[in-house]
Amino acid sequence: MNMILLKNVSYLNIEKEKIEDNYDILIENNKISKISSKIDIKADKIIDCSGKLAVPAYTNGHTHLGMTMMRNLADDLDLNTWLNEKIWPVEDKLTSEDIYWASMLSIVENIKSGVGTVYDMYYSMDRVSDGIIESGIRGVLTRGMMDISGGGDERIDELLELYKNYHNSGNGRVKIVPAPHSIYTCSKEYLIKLMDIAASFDGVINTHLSETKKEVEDCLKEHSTTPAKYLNDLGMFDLKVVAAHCVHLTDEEIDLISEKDVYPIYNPSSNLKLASGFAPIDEMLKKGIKLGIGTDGSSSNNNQDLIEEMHIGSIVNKAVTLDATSVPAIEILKMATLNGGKLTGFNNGIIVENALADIALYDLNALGFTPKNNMISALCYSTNSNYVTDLIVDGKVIMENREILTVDEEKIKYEVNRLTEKLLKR
Ligand SMILES: CSC[C@H]1O[C@@H](n2cnc3c(O)ncnc32)[C@H](O)[C@@H]1O
Ligand SMILES: [Zn+2]
Repeated sequence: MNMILLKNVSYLNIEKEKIEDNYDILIENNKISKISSKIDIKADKIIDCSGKLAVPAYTNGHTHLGMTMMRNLADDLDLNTWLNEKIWPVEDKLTSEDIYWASMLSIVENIKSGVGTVYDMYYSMDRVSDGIIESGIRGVLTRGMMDISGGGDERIDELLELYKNYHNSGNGRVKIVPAPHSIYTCSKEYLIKLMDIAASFDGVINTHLSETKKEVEDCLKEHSTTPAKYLNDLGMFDLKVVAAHCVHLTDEEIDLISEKDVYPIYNPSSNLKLASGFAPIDEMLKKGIKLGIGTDGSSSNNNQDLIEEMHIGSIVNKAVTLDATSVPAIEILKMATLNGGKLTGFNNGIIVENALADIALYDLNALGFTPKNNMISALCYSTNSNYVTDLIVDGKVIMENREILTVDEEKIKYEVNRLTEKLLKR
């Protein structure tokens, strides 16, 4: 049995919304087995956590890991121009090795911002699964599906193969979920097929929803209803749904979502940068909707820094609602931790006995934690990714003093630079 003992820990108790001081935390295999004021045991590794703050490793609730090669390649464009004129033509040329290395780079960025779980939608997900397994983090890997320009059936064959080969692989760290890309890239028949497949997997489905005004207007023209209602009418909301963006929801749709097992994912940077708009976060929280938070891909953000996302997501919301009390730090932290565990179905996002041992450590000596007035505020408003020193996922230390132990960061940067040059000449 592998045992890690964290000594003298201050940790974020997300359920009680407070910092607990002076505890020892014992990790046995991949779980937190004991939290107590003093644990004396011969562990394989003892980490002195005085001067550190432990938080549940974060969940990046929506990203496209494989998009890093298109970082800073197509900026200052709205979603439709960005996708149709810039991104999709480049994606047509991506090889699965490109996607592997681009994903590895994103994984490194995620690890460095304290993320232990990613919810990723892309393709070549067999190679992305390999990368997740090698890196030591967790991934809900969702194969993005479309049929409007053909190839829908081949993608289904690939999805079924992916599920057979990778679902619950990497000691249970990888889950495979179907992801109809959106209502504007999938026909009604295809959406229904994918819902049936999702029901035969774990009953979970992932999609982009109500991201732009155009999506809503086109849906009204084509289906005489709004996007969330359209999907609900098809029966999608009888599944567990993880829905990225949810920017342009009507009040009626917010009520509908609050009654269903739907997790909207807040992607503030991407929504701001692509001029998509601003999601009604305050209204959704008031209706008790469980939200996640995500970076989206590195071509629309343009990074994978979830801590920056938490900061922006909170403060911008206050300006948009003209209400400084809206979306306080603790709510943003819940999106990245507690709700992350709920929306992925991993028993993580919380530091309690029996939860999975997924923990990030921050350096409390860093400037942003000084003075120590309110550590919950500090996590959202005054700290950044550079303050995350260590990351434990599944009971294994995968980053120590900011050095990633599982994969070779320099080699990954080298490969991404080399392959991007080749890609742009193709
Ligand atoms: C078929 S895999 C996923 C697909 O989604 C594209 N994508 C990236 N960001 C967004 C976004 O904000 N809205 C819609 N689609 C997006 C990505 O380029 C892939 O083609
Ligand atoms: Zn997306």
